[in-house]
Amino acid sequence: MLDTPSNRPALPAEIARRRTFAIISHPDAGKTTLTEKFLLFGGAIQMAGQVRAKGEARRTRSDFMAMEKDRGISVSASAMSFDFMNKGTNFRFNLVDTPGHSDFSEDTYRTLTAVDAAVMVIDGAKGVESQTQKLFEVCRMRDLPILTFCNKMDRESRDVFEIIDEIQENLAIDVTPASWPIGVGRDFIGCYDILRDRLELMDRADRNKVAESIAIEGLDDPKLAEHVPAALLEKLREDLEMVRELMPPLDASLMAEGSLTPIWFGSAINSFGVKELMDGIATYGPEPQIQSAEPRQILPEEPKVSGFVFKVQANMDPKHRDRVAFVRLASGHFTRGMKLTHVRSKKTMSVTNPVMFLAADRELAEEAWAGDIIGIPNHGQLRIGDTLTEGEAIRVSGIPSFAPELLQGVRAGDPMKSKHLEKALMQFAEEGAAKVFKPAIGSGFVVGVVGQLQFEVLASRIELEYGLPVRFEQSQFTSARWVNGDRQAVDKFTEANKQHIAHDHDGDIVYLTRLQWDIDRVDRDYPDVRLTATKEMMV
Ligand SMILES: Nc1nc2c(ncn2[C@@H]2O[C@H](COP(=O)(O)OP(=O)(O)OP(=O)(O)O)[C@@H](O)[C@H]2O)c(=O)[nH]1
Repeated sequence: MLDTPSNRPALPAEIARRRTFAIISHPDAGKTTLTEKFLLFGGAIQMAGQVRAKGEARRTRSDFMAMEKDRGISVSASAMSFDFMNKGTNFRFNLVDTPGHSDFSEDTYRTLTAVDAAVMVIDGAKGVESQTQKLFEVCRMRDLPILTFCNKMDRESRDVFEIIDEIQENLAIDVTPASWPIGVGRDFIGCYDILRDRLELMDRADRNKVAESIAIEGLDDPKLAEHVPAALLEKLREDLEMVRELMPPLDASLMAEGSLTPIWFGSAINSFGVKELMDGIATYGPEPQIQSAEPRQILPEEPKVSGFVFKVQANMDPKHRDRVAFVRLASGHFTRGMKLTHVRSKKTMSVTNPVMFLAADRELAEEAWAGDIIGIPNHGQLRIGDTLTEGEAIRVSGIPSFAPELLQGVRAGDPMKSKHLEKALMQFAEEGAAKVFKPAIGSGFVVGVVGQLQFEVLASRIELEYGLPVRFEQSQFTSARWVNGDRQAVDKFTEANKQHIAHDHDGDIVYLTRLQWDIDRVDRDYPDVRLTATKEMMV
């Protein structure tokens, strides 16, 4: 946890109204549908259905490629901003997309460094699934506050107490119900809003309609019986009695530290429960948080602008090899045309054409505040982990690069084109799509990824974006470690182990391993050399 100065004043209103979050879920739980409804209630799109193309495209690998081809769609979905009114305040929501497939977990980790909270969507019939668990663990590493949405309650679902138990046990987080479902499957009629004592009734006839919401004065209010059939009402009263006895109330500070998650029940496709969840994000958010950095942390309310790159997307337009660096603003009020210092190179850059992503459109960002995400088109100067400031040499920390779990050699189909291949590979390495190592001995490259699917996506992108057919082939190596230590020790080590040594795209020294035994041997024989599985992406 970061030390928060005790006498911190309230955030300026423009910053306090921002909520920057991601949605995590197992494929098919309803992330796309929920996103669509967020945009609908946020007034960003006229009709639901516009983000659909992306959701459907995710289903199969070949469709995934098609989506990757259509860079426009996937890019505009990388970060979406929209407004949401809650109790007289106009909130600005920044929703950052996380890749759905587990093969992209490193990308996901970095994305999660750019948000202040995560919404976890689970399928009411399935509970906590494998990918939910993985993504949750990434959130846990960063103590991110989590808001849970249990979706598809319009269908047969599991017992609610059982779902809550499963979250508590599998994810080791306390759960507090923010709403409680009434009826199951076809008999599901809506929810009791525990936080605000209201009855929310689902309209099955109109999927885009906001639920009817009725104020209730406690569980003995006769109004309940007018809307809820007797058997369901009796069960609701029993359930809520148990909830009161067994479950903790919503404590905002426990939620903020990531040890308690409120859960809403709903049906994204029926627009049900979504507005309540959005109210929850507005109310319990949290606001843009302090950013850890070296040599000092950054407070969002600082007047000077700072931000960091958490994602780079290359070749958005294959005709112009432009890249967009996605920057999370950590502090200040940014205006278009501002000159910012690129801390790594110490150079100044004028940010004249920053973009923001409002639903499906990409727009010039005239201004942005701490918490916002802007896209900065550039020619490769901006890399993941870079910090931009108004001059101060401060660097955001905590954006790691993970050791790849799968390695393969790669060759251009046409040996004459190996220079082109190098260029393409370096670009993907900078984008963070793969690790690229150039072995000290021999020609060719070793490419490292976290999941097999990434090789396929890479091969297809190299062909598509560079017109270069490539072959991935088995490598004798299985993993890689970064080499640290004092200069002399490292030199001695690399000299004696040349056949294992390579350089990554930043020129840092890497030790390629075949077996755990290799690593143990280095630990034993070279006590002055340290091998690490992660590298902080800052210079
Ligand atoms: N019955 C029911 N179906 C839903 C609900 N929400 C989403 N679905 C359906 O569940 C399927 C998956 O929904 P998506 O929103 O595409 O799920 P996703 O999590 O984005 O899936 P990926 O794109 O694979 O990550 C779709 O067929 C939706 O129509 C719901 O509340 N009730």
